[in-house]
Amino acid sequence: MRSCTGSPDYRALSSDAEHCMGMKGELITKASITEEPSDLVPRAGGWQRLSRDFLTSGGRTWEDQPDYLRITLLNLMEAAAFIVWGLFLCLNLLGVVESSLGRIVIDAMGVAVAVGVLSSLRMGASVAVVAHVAHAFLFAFLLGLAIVRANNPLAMTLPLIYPAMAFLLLDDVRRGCVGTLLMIVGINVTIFSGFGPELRDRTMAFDGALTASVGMCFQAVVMALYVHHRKRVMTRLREVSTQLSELACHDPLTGLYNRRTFIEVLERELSRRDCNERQLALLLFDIDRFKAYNDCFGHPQGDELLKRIADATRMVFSRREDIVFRLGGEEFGVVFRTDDAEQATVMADCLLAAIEALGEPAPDGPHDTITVSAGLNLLDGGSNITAKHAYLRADEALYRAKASGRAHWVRAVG
Ligand SMILES: Nc1nc2c(ncn2[C@@H]2O[C@H](COP(=O)(O)OP(=O)(O)OP(=O)(O)O)[C@@H](O)[C@H]2O)c(=O)[nH]1
Repeated sequence: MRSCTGSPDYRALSSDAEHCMGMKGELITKASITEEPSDLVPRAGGWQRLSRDFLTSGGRTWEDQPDYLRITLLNLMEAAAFIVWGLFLCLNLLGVVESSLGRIVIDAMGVAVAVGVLSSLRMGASVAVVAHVAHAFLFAFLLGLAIVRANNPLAMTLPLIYPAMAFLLLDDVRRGCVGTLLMIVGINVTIFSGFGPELRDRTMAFDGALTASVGMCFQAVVMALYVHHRKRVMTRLREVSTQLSELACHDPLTGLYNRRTFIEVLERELSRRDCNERQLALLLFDIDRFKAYNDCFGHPQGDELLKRIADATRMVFSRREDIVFRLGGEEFGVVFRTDDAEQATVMADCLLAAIEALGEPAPDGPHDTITVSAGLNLLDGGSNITAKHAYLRADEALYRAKASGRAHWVRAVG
């Protein structure tokens, strides 16, 4: 037998905040909201799908991928890098610019790494980070060479996009700064260590190094501001989204889960096998002669009574898996697991006793204090009963309890 006291714990249900029930009983879940109805949205194919995947990084919709802006910018930059690398490669292969086997190999590697980064973005962050690090090394090396030679002005513009990529990829101000700093150090070391061709003109090399370093610092500042602001906006959006989910699934007066959540939770519990093979129970209860109470003491006092009854119910059904709902008006519901029928009946007795023990005066009727009537439905896990039927049977039992004198509970039949 369980104790009739305890503190409520609703954390176990936090995930339910994202799963609610429509007013007419249809399931509304996050997945079903983002689901594309096949008869409304034409099937995307070929280029259409490719461009959507590119912009949303594989997400089905924008909402699916709230981080899509960052990913999209990153993809666009990688695409730009891919084009520039490809252009260099073509120019080198065609002999339009001063060409060498080494440069052709480097440009080919650039193309390959950019393609790798683009495709790895679909495969997961860790692969993308490895590909980016490889790209960064190649980039710093080539950049140093380009600056030293000072014969490749296009390459001089490339360092300006790299801090942006570092910030977008790492999505953190501090790590983005460190990444940019490493790039600047790498480029300067390549330039001044005399790696590659001989340093023909020290002043030119110094100018190149300075231009690249200052440009990258400037870009890093802009990106740091962007990432900082974006993070603040994302945090706020997440907070608002959580608040909206809370509002959608909870009754504002009592803080209990509302009717929208009820059928879905019941459906989920019916389909779930309890690890201890315990039975599922549904208890519906309704305050007796609440209209008279409201008429006598006023609606604000009636609201207070609803809150007190909600608290008392949470005290009785205080285990993590006990779920208490306010189904509307003065009707409440509890979905809970029970070892056997006897334990469920003890819980029902316990609840009715706890509410009577509140000592709220009843304005009329045979009882001095406010009472409730209840319908108890014990659900066999093996049966194929639906949530709606389980609810209807418990409701019939509650109706019988009302009809047979109130202030007691009746067990559902069938
Ligand atoms: N204070 C308050 N009253 C409410 C709220 N929701 C519904 N009610 C009132 O609850 C009362 C329900 O009355 P009835 O459905 O006649 O039920 P009852 O008087 O409890 O009678 P029985 O259920 O047959 O015992 C109505 O007077 C509603 O106005 C609420 O949120 N706050």
